[in-house]
Amino acid sequence: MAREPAGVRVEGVDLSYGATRVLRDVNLEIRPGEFFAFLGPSGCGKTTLLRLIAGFATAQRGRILVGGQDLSPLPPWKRDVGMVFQSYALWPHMTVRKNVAFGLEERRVPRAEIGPRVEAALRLVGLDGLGDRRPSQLSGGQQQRVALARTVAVRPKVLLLDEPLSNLDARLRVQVRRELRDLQQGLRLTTIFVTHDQEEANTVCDRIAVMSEGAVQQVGTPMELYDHPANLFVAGFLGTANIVPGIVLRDGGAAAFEITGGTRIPLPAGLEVSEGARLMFRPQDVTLLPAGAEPGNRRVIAGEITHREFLGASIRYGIRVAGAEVLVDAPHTGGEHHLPVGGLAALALDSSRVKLLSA
Ligand SMILES: Nc1ncnc2c1ncn2[C@@H]1O[C@H](COP(=O)(O)OP(=O)(O)OP(=O)(O)O)[C@@H](O)[C@H]1O
Repeated sequence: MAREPAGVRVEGVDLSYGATRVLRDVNLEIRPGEFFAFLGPSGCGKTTLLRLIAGFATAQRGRILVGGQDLSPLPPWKRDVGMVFQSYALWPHMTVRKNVAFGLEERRVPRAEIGPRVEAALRLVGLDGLGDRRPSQLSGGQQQRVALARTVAVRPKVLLLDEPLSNLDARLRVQVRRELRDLQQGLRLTTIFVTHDQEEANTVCDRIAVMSEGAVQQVGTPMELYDHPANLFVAGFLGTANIVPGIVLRDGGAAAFEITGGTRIPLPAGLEVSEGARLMFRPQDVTLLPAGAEPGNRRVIAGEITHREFLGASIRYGIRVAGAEVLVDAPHTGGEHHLPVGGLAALALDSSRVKLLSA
């Protein structure tokens, strides 16, 4: 139903509202047919960037290109960019069929073409048979699909989705995000998905731009971002990150990280180490030893177990280390085997799994 997929290029975009800088020198390259996410906390500017691509906001500097064409001179309705709003924005007094037809009528698509295109769009999102209902007679997930059908029916080159799953309950969200991914793959439609939910971005998107305070922090596949975060913000936003305070020590060519209170972790040679760097590791990246156990050649930090949560496949311990609390996951192997809260434990750190990151 879509045309040849087009790439999207964001070039040097700065956008302010009055004295508030909302986007700071944003540069992105979204590939044709890619499912791409803007991920970041509330207020980081991701919706503004989406609205800019759609033509509902204006930048002070920079430009947006779709398929190599500069969109700046074009109003929203001439952009070949379809946006699905968080609220769905369906007309309550119109049937599903009318809602989907509306955008085609507005674009003066010939009458004879509208009917078949509406039916095809409804079929595509699995709503054939429900065309005569009104939005109030549909579930949240079905309403979302109407909003999608309405956008897809106009055959945009780029599909923009603003937190499309946020109005759905948790169970439906998981089902609909899978459907969304399948639909996007079937259409090969370049799609940009705005979300503050890392799990959502990880499960549906090919690549993610992590944003904070109007700036892109890092772009990569979900696994790249998780395994090789560029800084502490990205590490903490994708997955659980333990950040341990301490200082970087240099002894000739060798560098080490000294955790507040004592233990030194040698750092690989040649690693670029900035002064304010912190040690980061994931809950599953360390081994938990009972106090007094033999650590082998690993570095050990001791701490007090402050809490314990059973997660099914693993047990998550909260452990107080150098004044900070770190989370450690130990595999659950069956039975009532766990360490007592209030007791001491030792974290065995493998220096190849820990990372040194800057703010
Ligand atoms: N029209 C506007 N006038 C003034 N400030 C605005 C306007 N629109 C957005 N902002 C501000 O710009 C910043 C970014 O807003 P934006 O909606 O893009 O963030 P977001 O990352 O999408 O957040 P959320 O997840 O909460 O929607 C916020 O500080 C917001 O208050």
